[in-house]
Amino acid sequence: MTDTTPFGTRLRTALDTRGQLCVGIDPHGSLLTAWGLNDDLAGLETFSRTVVEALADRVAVLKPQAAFFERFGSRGIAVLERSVAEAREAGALVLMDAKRGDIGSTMAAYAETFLAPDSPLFSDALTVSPYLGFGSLQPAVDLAHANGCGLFALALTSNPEGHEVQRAVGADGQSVAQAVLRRLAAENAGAEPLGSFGAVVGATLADAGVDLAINGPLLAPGVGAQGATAADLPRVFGDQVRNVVPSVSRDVLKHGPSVQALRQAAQVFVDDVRAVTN
Ligand SMILES: O=c1ccn([C@@H]2O[C@H](COP(=O)(O)O)[C@@H](O)[C@H]2O)c(=O)[nH]1
Repeated sequence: MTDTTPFGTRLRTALDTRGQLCVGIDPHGSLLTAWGLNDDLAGLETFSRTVVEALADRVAVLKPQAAFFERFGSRGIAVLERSVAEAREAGALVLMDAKRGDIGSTMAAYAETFLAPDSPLFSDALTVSPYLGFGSLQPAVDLAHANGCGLFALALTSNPEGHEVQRAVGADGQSVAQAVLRRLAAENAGAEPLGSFGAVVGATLADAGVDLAINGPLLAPGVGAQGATAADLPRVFGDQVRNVVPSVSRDVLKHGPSVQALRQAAQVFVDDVRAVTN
């Protein structure tokens, strides 16, 4: 039976009880090798299972990066399906990082893939790209509402190249990113304690320069390997820092394959974030 409690409500509880952290499951070939595994399907399976075993019962959010599973074709996707199911079963919220976005009728198929409870890839939330127009995401918004799921729309991404599109200013004087954030805020209006429609805002930004008060979660990739630290979060997110979900992949995963070392590394980030948010 699927829990249709809104994603934002479930996420608020997870962040408050487990700490503000999302760990990415990014099985880079180089990490598999560093773990003493082969860069093949068996290596992928062992890597993913170990991360889930180490972290799913203690970290608020696990974020599998779909690309690293898709590179092994259908058998890699089968590993992804098992990882998602096992992580959810162990108590983590699963945010599928697939960054989907297309015209509405195709978007409906993507939404069914990740947000329909009878799908083998059913996840608690999905990253989406609003760059075909925020309205093109409507089928995903509708299915998320219906099934208690969440969406994270790319607003200000952590990579330096994102700015040329996302900071562009339209005829109404607002940046593209600000327009995305306004649409998310409208979707979250009245939701308590937290809306289910989040934004991706990189922790690597010098400053956000937009209104981040969307009454929803702010996924902050870029902590760790991309150079940001917990200490950057108050500067970038200001009074919204309590709604931030800092996301770390390589800087935690490099501590494997030891389950204990993975747990310890994640706990260090949780503690560092707590120190700057309290
Ligand atoms: O703006 C964005 C959006 C998504 N990502 C994804 O997050 C992880 C980051 O991995 P690290 O190893 O912690 O750098 C990765 O899956 C990206 O695709 C992002 O980095 N920036």
